[in-house]
Amino acid sequence: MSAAGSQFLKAQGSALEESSSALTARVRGTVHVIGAGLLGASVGLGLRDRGVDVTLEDQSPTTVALAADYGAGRLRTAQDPEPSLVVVATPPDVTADVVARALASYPSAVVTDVASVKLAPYLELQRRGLDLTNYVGSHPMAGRERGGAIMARADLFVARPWVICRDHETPAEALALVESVALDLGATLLEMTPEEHDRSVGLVSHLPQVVSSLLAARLLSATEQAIGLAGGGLRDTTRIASSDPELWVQILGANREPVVELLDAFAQDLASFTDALRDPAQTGARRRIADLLSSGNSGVARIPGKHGSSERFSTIQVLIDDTPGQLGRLLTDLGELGINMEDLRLEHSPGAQIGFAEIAVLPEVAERAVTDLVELGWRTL
Ligand SMILES: NC(=O)C1=CN([C@@H]2O[C@H](COP(=O)(O)OP(=O)(O)OC[C@H]3O[C@@H](n4cnc5c(N)ncnc54)[C@H](O)[C@@H]3O)[C@@H](O)[C@H]2O)C=CC1
Ligand SMILES: O=C(O)C(=O)Cc1ccc(O)cc1
Repeated sequence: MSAAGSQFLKAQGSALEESSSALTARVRGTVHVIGAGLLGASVGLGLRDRGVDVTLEDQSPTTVALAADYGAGRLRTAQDPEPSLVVVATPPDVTADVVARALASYPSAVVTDVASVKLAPYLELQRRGLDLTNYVGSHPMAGRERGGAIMARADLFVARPWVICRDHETPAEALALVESVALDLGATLLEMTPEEHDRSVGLVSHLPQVVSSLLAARLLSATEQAIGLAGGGLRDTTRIASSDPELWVQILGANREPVVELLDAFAQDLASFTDALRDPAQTGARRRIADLLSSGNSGVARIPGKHGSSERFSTIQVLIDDTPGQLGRLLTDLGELGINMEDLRLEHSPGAQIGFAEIAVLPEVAERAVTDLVELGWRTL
């Protein structure tokens, strides 16, 4: 990794440093991953980095071979003993089936799943009357817009929340094993009931997905000229609109009650806002608009790591030519100037030959950073 790259990663916090530097693992025994796509192969890659023995299984022989080629684990053989832990990373609609099969095939193993919804698979497993002592549902709040082993990353879970849904019958050792995997992958642990989990992700993940997708769909009728004006605002609000529709039909369908409730409330806000804007001269209309917008300010300030923590930093904006190597050179220069980068964000418009890097630094070094960068020939805003 380049000096600049490692400086950036250092800024991401101690969890990453720990996960990438130490080769010891908390998890003991073999971990068997069923579903070797984005999530499964990422679990495999991260655990392999820590020296854990990982075996892989997928209904697609090509996917499992691909994940193994990327170094996410090896294929299970008939001689292999039972794994200590099975991680089910298949689509939500088959999760209960696959968990049930894993509990039957490996009776002494603990089984977890990483499905984005927690109540539906749990209720289905209960409905089947299975002994769920060895099952602990979980959900890492980390993902990418596209699935598949090819998109997998060992550091996908670093510094991300990982929800564990134990129930009162979950033995301490089973819980500890699932927690160990999450910690070995650099995640932070959170305990919730399946109901709490589904309501929470309905708000912070499922509603944003619907809003982002519907917003992006509005662009279909826009002219090329209008699209050419798009900037950071549109990009920020539509990033997740590239997500896989097939996966999201399953997630939203499985969590429809909380999501429909949230969408109804959102539709009311939208109607209230639209009414006020239709006739801003009516009494109280401007105040209603302002109240809704400032509620947005208060809401966004609650997002951890976004406005909360970044307010500790100053941002500097550096213009960069849209040519290969420019960003690398900037990061190297920052490293050589002894300026620690706390965060990095890139902006560039399609068609423009220039973009800018927004770099968060400690307030006490911001002024020197600008002066020194300008001296090295960089243009700042
Ligand atoms: N994509 C994301 O951003 C996130 C996804 N999740 C959850 O992780 C799980 C996996 O999602 P991804 O890795 O994104 O999907 P993916 O499509 O990349 O991988 C799923 C894999 O499961 C395999 N599979 C399907 N049915 C199977 C079966 N019956 N037996 C064995 N293998 C089977 C597929 O062939 C595929 O390789 C889903 O439950 C999803 O809700 C959780 C967090 C984030
Ligand atoms: O929504 C987010 O914040 C993501 O980063 C992507 C994502 C999608 C699905 C999940 O189950 C969990 C995370």
